[in-house]
Formats: sequence, structure tokens, C-alpha cells
Amino acid sequence: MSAAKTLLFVTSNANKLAEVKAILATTGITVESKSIELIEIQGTIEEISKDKARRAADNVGGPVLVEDTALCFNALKGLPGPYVKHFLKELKNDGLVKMLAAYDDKRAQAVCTFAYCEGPGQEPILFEGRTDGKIVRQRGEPTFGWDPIFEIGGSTYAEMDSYQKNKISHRFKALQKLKAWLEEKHGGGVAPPPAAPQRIDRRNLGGHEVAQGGNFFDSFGEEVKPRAINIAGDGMGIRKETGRGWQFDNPN
Ligand SMILES: O=P(O)(O)OP(=O)(O)OP(=O)(O)OC[C@H]1O[C@@H](n2cnc3c(O)ncnc32)[C@H](O)[C@@H]1O
Ligand SMILES: [Mg+2]
Repeated sequence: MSAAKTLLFVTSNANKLAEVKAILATTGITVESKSIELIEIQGTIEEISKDKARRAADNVGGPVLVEDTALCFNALKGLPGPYVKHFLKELKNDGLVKMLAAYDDKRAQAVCTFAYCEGPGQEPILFEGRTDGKIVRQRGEPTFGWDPIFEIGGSTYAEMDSYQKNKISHRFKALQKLKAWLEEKHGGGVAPPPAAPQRIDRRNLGGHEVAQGGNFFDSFGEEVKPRAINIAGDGMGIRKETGRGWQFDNPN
């Protein structure tokens, strides 16, 4: 079940907004937006994101979603991290690459942290996504921040089309977590009631054991663990009756 939910995403960054909308497009989550330049404190990624969410909730007077993006260089022990915006503004992508000139280790992590806050005075909840890559000389269209220097799987983010980037990105991974949480919160993740116990039906199937529903019992009334059911010729698994006939479910 998709999460029927509208989120107010507070960001000053049009590229972030476009990616969030694209990634959530088919989920049933509607994204509205408000462009506010929020003050960003110094601190850890988590502290900055939470503080941003509190400020946004105070500003709007209701539920908000914010996001903070960090670019962490391994050789620099995680810097520039959440301060990458200032480095990018002053040094540009070329300068960011040069920061690693003295190091062999070019590995970097793109980190996206969404913070959802239900309203003023409420504790924000964080959803983090990380993608490992390495810093390379610029390649691709410089349309979004440091995309041209962050390489993963042989391509920079800037060389990928938005579909490719949105399948693997730090932002995508964080939004997967947010989506799962929303689904749970709105009932989509609530487990259905357990199926009524069913007896294994040994009739008409050439000795195959057949089970239906969620709990399985042999003809003596003993519960059978699905993984332990052996179906002749089919290996370990469960045969289930479906509307279209018999279906073999391998629990592995
Ligand atoms: O209003 P907010 O949401 O804070 O938007 P912002 O542009 O200020 O964003 P951040 O404070 O999170 O700073 C992150 C910096 O990294 C850049 N950035 C964010 N996501 C990126 C991505 O997926 N690819 C490349 N650059 C990105 C962004 O343009 C900023 O320069
Ligand atoms: Mg910002």
C-alpha cells in the first residue's frame, strides 16, 4: 500500500526539490514546497539536520520536511561534510578536487539526511542515505552542485541521466527510509492478521504436500514450518493454491 501523505519540503534548492519529486513520484506521497534559506548551525550532520527541521517547523507552524546534504572526503576525515556548500561556492568543483591532490585516497561519501518534524516543539526524525564514490576531475554537465566530480560505477553523477542517478543516489536511499516510515505510520506497514491455520491437503497431487494460507499443519495436526516442507521433485518449498492454479513458493 502506498502512503497517502502530503509533505511540505522546505528547501532553497530547486535541484533537490526536483529530485525529491521525481523519486517520490510513484509512491502516492505528494510533495509541496516552500523556499526558505534556513540558518544552518555548525555541528554534526545529525545536529544540523534536526536544527534545520526545528527552524522550518517554527517558521511554517506545522509539519515539515527538510534535508541537509554532505560530501565527506575519506582522506579529510569526513570534511568538508555538511559545509560543502561553502567550499563549493568559494573553490568551485575544481578546487574541491585539488583539496585531495596530496592524497592517494580519493574516496568520498555523499550523505543525504532528511529531517521530518511534526510541528513546533516536536522532536525531528532523521532518515539518512549514503552513497560511496570517489572524487574525480569534472565530467558531465555542471547543473547540480558537485555532481560533475562525484564518480560511482565509472560515471560521475553529472554524466548520468536523472533516472540513473535517482536509482542509486544518497537522496534516493534516504527517501526509501522516509517512505517506509510513512507507510508504517499511515497503516501501510501494519501486518495483516495471521491467516487461519490450514491443514495440509494430501489429496489428488501425486504425493505432493500442499499448503494454503500462512500456518501449515500436517494431517496429525502438528504445525509444519514452511521451510521444512519437502515437495517431491521440487526441493524445499511450499505449493500454494492461487486463483490461477498451483504456485510453488520457495521461501529462500
Ligand atoms: O535550502 P537547503 O535545502 O539547505 O539547500 P542548500 O542548497 O543550501 O543545500 P545544503 O545546505 O544541504 O548544502 C549542500 C550543498 O551540496 C549541494 N548538493 C546537494 N545535493 C547534491 C547532489 O545530489 N549533487 C550535487 N550537489 C548537491 C548543494 O547544491 C549545496 O551546495
Ligand atoms: Mg543549505
